[in-house]
Amino acid sequence: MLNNKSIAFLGAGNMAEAMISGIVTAKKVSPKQVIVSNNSNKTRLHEIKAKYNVRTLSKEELDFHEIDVLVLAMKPKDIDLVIDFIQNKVQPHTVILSVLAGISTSHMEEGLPNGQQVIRVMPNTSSMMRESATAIAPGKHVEMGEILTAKELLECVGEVYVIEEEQMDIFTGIAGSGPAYFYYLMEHIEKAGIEGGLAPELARKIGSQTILGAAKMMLERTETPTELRENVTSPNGTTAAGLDALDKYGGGKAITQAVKGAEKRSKEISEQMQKVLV
Ligand SMILES: NC(=O)C1=CN([C@@H]2O[C@H](COP(=O)(O)OP(=O)(O)OC[C@H]3O[C@@H](n4cnc5c(N)ncnc54)[C@H](OP(=O)(O)O)[C@@H]3O)[C@@H](O)[C@H]2O)C=CC1
Ligand SMILES: O=C(O)[C@@H]1CCC=N1
Repeated sequence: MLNNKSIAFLGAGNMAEAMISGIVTAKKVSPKQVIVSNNSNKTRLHEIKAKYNVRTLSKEELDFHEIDVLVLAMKPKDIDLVIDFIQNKVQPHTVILSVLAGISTSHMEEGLPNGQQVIRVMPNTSSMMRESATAIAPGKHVEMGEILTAKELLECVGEVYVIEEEQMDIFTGIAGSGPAYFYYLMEHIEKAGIEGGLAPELARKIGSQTILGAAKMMLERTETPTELRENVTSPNGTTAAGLDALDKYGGGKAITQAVKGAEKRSKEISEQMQKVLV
């Protein structure tokens, strides 16, 4: 389905690069089918072209007739400027994939030509390693064939889940923002490792392998996370001491609040955009 489709990015920042890297590495599309464009940073476009051998163009040079999938990858605050820019150029056959946190399909549909196919997507930066957990929520005009195309494209960067749009905020709290929680966790594990006498690189490797192993156990074994945790925890042993400290310092609560805080912010962004409209 991706054969000969042309995929254009508006936005060439961190998220776009992670997706471009995953897509090119998956080899389901040739780099020449990928066009990358941004607002004004030419140096960044040169860098992306040199790394991935994709086509790069200024946004004014884009030929919208040749774009099958248009990935919007700018900050949420810039969406209305971008809608103004594309509304008289975007073609009926083009499917818009928006990775913008908090921007609803209805907000985009209202500013675009009637019937435009818009899909809201939430990947994460692990797209770079083709290990994203990505959600897609199709807008009201999207045809089944286009959902399958979007799914095939996003499977190049990891696992894909089709969800209801109202679940996008919590998905963002868990998976879109999620890598940052694990990096934050790692920053603290590394600090403790260094304080315990390990070299920083070794502490990071040990911590990362431990996170990877636990993730694989949860993905591939049938036990619940609670059972897996209990299997590590000997009565009065080292893990029990570690978990007691996590409880004492509010570890569990902090993790729940991190997910909820990100979810809340995603909702706030949507509400702010609604206010701009009325
Ligand atoms: N970073 C992440 O982990 C994730 C991000 N997202 C979403 O991805 C989007 C991008 O985030 P991120 O990559 O981190 O942001 P960055 O700041 O790294 O990149 C933003 C990009 O948007 C471009 N841009 C700004 N205005 C326009 C415009 N008018 N037309 C075309 N391009 C424009 C910028 O170009 P220039 O440099 O020329 O100004 C830049 O390339 C956000 O909406 C975010 O919610 C979703 C999931 C995860
Ligand atoms: O922090 C943000 O708003 C974006 C969306 C999800 C991850 N990064």
